[in-house]
Amino acid sequence: MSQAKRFDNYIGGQWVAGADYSSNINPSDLSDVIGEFAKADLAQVDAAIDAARAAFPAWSTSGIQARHDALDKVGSEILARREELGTLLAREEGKTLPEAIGEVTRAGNIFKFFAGECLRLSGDYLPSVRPGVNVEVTREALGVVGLITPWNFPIAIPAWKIAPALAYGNCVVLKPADLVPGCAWALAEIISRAGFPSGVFNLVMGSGRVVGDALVNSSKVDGISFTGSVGVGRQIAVSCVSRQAKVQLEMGGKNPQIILDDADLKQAVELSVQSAFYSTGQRCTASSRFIVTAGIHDRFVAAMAERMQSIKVGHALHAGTDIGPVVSQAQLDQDLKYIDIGQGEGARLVSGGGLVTCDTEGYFLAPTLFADSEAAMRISREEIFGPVANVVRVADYEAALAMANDTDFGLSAGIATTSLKYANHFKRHSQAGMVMVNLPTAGVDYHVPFGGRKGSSYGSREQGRYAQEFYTVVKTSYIGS
Ligand SMILES: NC(=O)C1=CN([C@@H]2O[C@H](COP(=O)(O)OP(=O)(O)OC[C@H]3O[C@@H](n4cnc5c(N)ncnc54)[C@H](OP(=O)(O)O)[C@@H]3O)[C@@H](O)[C@H]2O)C=CC1
Ligand SMILES: O=C(O)CCC(=O)C(=O)O
Repeated sequence: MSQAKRFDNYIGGQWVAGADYSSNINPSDLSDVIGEFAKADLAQVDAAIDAARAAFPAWSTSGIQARHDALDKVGSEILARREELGTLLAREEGKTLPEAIGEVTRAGNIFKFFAGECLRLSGDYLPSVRPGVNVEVTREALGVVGLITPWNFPIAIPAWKIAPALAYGNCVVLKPADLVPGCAWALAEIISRAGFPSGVFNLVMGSGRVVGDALVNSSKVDGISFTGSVGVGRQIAVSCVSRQAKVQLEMGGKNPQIILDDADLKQAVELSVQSAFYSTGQRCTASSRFIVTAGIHDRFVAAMAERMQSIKVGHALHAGTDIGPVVSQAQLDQDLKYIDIGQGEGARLVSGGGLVTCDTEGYFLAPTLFADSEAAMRISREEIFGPVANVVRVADYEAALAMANDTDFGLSAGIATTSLKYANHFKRHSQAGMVMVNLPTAGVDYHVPFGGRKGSSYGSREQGRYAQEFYTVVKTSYIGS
């Protein structure tokens, strides 16, 4: 019998024991059990949705000062506890401690940002085409929203869904990924003390197939915001559209990083290492394909190989670690499978390719780079979601742009160049939702829109002021005399 502490669901303002519990394990040290986390059953999911529905009429018409103060309080506590929460995040997900503290800081800032947004929600007041009539266009809360989040940003992604949802007057049922419930639980605990009325925020932990599916298919849930895999996202979209619920999906990427002949080589290598390997490559914005023009190709590959020798893979909490472990055995199997696929397809292994032995037993994988790859290979086309990248040689900028856009995805895309002409052209002609010039493809601000095109995203943008598109509905009122 495990002695690890138990963490319960939060439903209608009460901590509620789970129907079952599962262990949360540290991927840097498989002997380290972080805790036993509740798994909700269908009755508990339904109770959470009912609690949210009951709280909605009062919350959606509540004063904006109270909403502002509660969100601001959550943000302040997250920021004050960033080291402690960052340690928990690094322990459960495997990001290095500096990366984890950065993510916690982002989460705190997001709550502060949306505290301010409560006070800035605006509408339009227009004359009607009919004399003596005026028109008001206002925004109202959507209703009860189900938020389904992935394991790779265990506090920032819940934060960037919860904060706008609450700011605009919605009630929330959060289902975090079963692999990383610790940060979501810690966030729920902070929210539970911040002054929100009972039922406004609810946490139900457990698997996607049970808890997630119940949320998606409940006729009492008005909208679903999801981040995760393309396969699950598309199933969710079908279910939501068929019952006319609003849906917002953030899914995968196969983000290109172009390196042109005129790029600053040192800068190009550094931003490529960050794009592909930091956070163990487990970011939907990570780049796993470098498209490199012929004049710099060989120097780029050689410089990458040399730079990769100094990347230290290790325990996420140990000083000096650059890249922590892969999050789980399943993800490690996927990464190793793609390394095999790359070799089978005839790409040349330049660096990495196998497991790394550390002091503790964990899922440690060497950052891996292939060269001499082709655009048609599976390693060039499919999302791997690990520290595995490849280089494709092209003749010139035009070929690079065409190859960058030749993908089912369209989340982020980067270019390394000293040419203003090419940078501007790429900004305009890239088919990605986010474009980076001389910056890594990953690592975004918290106050501007986040999202992609094609298979990467569906529905309106997340984050920044644009978040209101999903979390509000528009009302047009005609006022006669
Ligand atoms: N774009 C991104 O940011 C992310 C992309 N991915 C991609 O997805 C791959 C697989 O990762 P994985 O974690 O399995 O991603 P999933 O899409 O399976 O999981 C994302 C979230 O959806 C939940 N979920 C799973 N199935 C359902 C369902 N039928 N109905 C409702 N909710 C569901 C999960 O729950 P639970 O896990 O608890 O069962 C989790 O909370 C990765 O290798 C990567 O390629 C993964 C994470 C983030
Ligand atoms: O790159 C970032 O900062 C955000 C990445 C992200 O949201 C994701 O990987 O899901």
